[in-house]
Amino acid sequence: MSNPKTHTISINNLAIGYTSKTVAKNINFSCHSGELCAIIGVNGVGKSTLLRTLGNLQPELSGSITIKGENLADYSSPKLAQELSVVLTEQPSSKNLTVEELIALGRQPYTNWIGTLSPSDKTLIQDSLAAFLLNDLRHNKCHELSDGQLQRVLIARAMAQDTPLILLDEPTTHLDLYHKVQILKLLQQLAHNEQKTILFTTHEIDLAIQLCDKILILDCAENPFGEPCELIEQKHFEHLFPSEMVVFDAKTGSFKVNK
Ligand SMILES: Nc1ncnc2c1ncn2[C@@H]1O[C@H](COP(=O)(O)OP(=O)(O)OP(=O)(O)O)[C@@H](O)[C@H]1O
Repeated sequence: MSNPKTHTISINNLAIGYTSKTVAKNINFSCHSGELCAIIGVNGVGKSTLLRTLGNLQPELSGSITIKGENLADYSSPKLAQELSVVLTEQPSSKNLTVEELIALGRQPYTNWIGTLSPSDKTLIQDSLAAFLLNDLRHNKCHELSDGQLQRVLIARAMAQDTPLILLDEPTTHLDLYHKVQILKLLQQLAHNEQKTILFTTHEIDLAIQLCDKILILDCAENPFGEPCELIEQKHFEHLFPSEMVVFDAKTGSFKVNK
């Protein structure tokens, strides 16, 4: 019998960085379908570099990345576009499109060479609009949207791309607390209801502890990975920041200012 919890992505002894320097090494973890996973760590530790490496946007320095058991490097671009979607922090160059048109671009890996949308493509676009609460904004130009609305559109486009794995770089930057929680809950629903594997970088550690199934802590040493409660029990959050400024309260699972 096949294991229903397949490893969508597995990372073994990965080192990441640039020709000029290694940013992080000794990274090991696996994410399953149906899981929402966060990558956290202090500024400059390598969260975005890791996400770009996993998204095949820059090469790894050493180690291996496998998606559904196959090496990332062995995927052709069209095949990878059906396995993996990436939502980056940069603003899209296509902001003159309407919300619906931008989300429809998510179907490009599946459409024919003139980009004709099939009935099932159209259904997925409508489902993505509805899931991310965008029906009322469907005809608005993307340059007319607030940061939070645009973030929902970019994630809805990834949902329309319908890949098993979705990678997002800081999807809640610039959002107020309500909209941060809204985005993270929508991502959680997408992972749990549609059995997607969703991996995102964030500085919202308290929210990640409450909403994520697993967390990777990039700490320049062990890079622990596990369920939030395991990481709390093992006291990994205590060492994240210098304790003269902020301390971790294991009872509430949140950080407090050291007054
Ligand atoms: N193109 C590049 N060439 C060389 N070094 C780079 C390049 N881009 C980033 N770096 C360096 O790599 C390190 C990791 O950067 P990265 O942006 O991945 O960190 P981060 O954890 O996402 O940071 P933040 O929390 O501030 O967004 C930093 O020291 C950064 O200066």
